[in-house]
Amino acid sequence: MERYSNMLAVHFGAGNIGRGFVGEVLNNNGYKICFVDVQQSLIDEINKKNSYQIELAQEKEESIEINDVYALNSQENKAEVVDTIARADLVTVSVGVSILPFIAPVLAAGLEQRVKAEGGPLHVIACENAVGASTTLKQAVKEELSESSWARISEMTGFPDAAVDRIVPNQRTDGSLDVKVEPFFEWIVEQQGMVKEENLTGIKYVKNLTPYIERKLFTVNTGHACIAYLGFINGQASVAEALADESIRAQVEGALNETGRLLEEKYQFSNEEMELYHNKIIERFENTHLSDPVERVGRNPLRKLKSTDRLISPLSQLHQRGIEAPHLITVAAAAFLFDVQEDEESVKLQEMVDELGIEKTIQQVTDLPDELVSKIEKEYMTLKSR
Ligand SMILES: NC(=O)c1ccc[n+]([C@@H]2O[C@H](COP(=O)([O-])OP(=O)(O)OC[C@H]3O[C@@H](n4cnc5c(N)ncnc54)[C@H](O)[C@@H]3O)[C@@H](O)[C@H]2O)c1
Ligand SMILES: O=P(O)(O)OC[C@@H](O)[C@@H](O)[C@H](O)[C@H](O)CO
Repeated sequence: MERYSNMLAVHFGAGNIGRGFVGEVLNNNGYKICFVDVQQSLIDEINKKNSYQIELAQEKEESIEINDVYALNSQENKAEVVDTIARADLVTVSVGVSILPFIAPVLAAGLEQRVKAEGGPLHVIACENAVGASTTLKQAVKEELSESSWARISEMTGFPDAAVDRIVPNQRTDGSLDVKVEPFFEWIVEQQGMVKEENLTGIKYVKNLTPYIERKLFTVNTGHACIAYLGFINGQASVAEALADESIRAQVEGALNETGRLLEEKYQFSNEEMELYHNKIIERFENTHLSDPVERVGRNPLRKLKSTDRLISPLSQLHQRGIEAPHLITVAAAAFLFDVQEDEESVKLQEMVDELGIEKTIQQVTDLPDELVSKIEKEYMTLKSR
């Protein structure tokens, strides 16, 4: 494929995964990228340089140059963002699942203009750590539009769900656009929901995404959460440092065995396949060329403790099958002790614990049955008194 064709991608969220992964795949497939963000200093820097480097966190030095990028502010340059969506060839998103409703209005306006201008079919792909993020965004866009507008737009616009996997820690704070990332990456898109032929190098297209997104979320992200929350209460700063602690490693392996059992039962992944997957993940977490603070990995504990997310979803699915998951109980309990002043959700969680007490907080946040709430509460008390 010719490297710089006239294809244009709009990507919402020029943060870690936006620049450190999505940007690489899009650029590699010949797309010019319009990053849409809300941080003006980041937008200015992208427009000053129009390029940045992705550095691979590995023994051998290796960098990839990303070119042909520019940026717009989704609030300050709304009209331009709308125009750009109207003529784009692809829209991708990585802003965080709770931000999706906030980008829906500008996206809806862009899609409306596109239909008026008789633009062609378009895919909008949300690359967030959640089951069905593109579908969530689709619903939020639909709510912004009249029935007749949505009828026309939905014929032309596909919101295929996706799973993205690459560890991209927070980056330098000196204004540099460069990003250090692990070499591993995986991007999977569900064919159902696509409205045109599209086959990007670096993306795997599958009929049914559910086994893949659940495997990613309930292994990579469950394991990560386990390290972050237990590491945080032990005073360890980074993922690699926490994982070097034998007791934490044993907890991670225990939690992964529990979610592994669920995934094998639900999706018939073989025991050998899951073992290979687990070993690869542990190796990725141990990468000493990356420094990933436990505060980033544990961020937004209210989101991570939701019934649909990486801890409570597998715990309750195992419970429904009559299977005990003591390691997941311990990680969930540790998450209620995540107390980071810079993290709004952590502050809110600690306020809830102060106001309601731990039992009611666990009930409200996780929506779990009483039996599991009691187990998490008991474990919370043990961890707190250590
Ligand atoms: N970092 C990783 O390792 C990784 C890997 C896979 C998936 N993810 C997922 O990707 C998403 C983003 O994570 P991240 O680590 O890149 O976070 P990040 O905070 O580095 O990036 C998010 C970006 O979105 C921007 N943003 C916020 N509100 C916006 C708005 N209204 N319009 C446009 N842009 C807006 C922020 O300014 C920021 O630049 C999350 O859902 C995360 O779970 C992250
Ligand atoms: O992005 P979050 O907050 O959902 O989860 C934190 C990390 O586990 C996550 O960003 C991983 O680094 C990533 O999912 C790896 O693909």
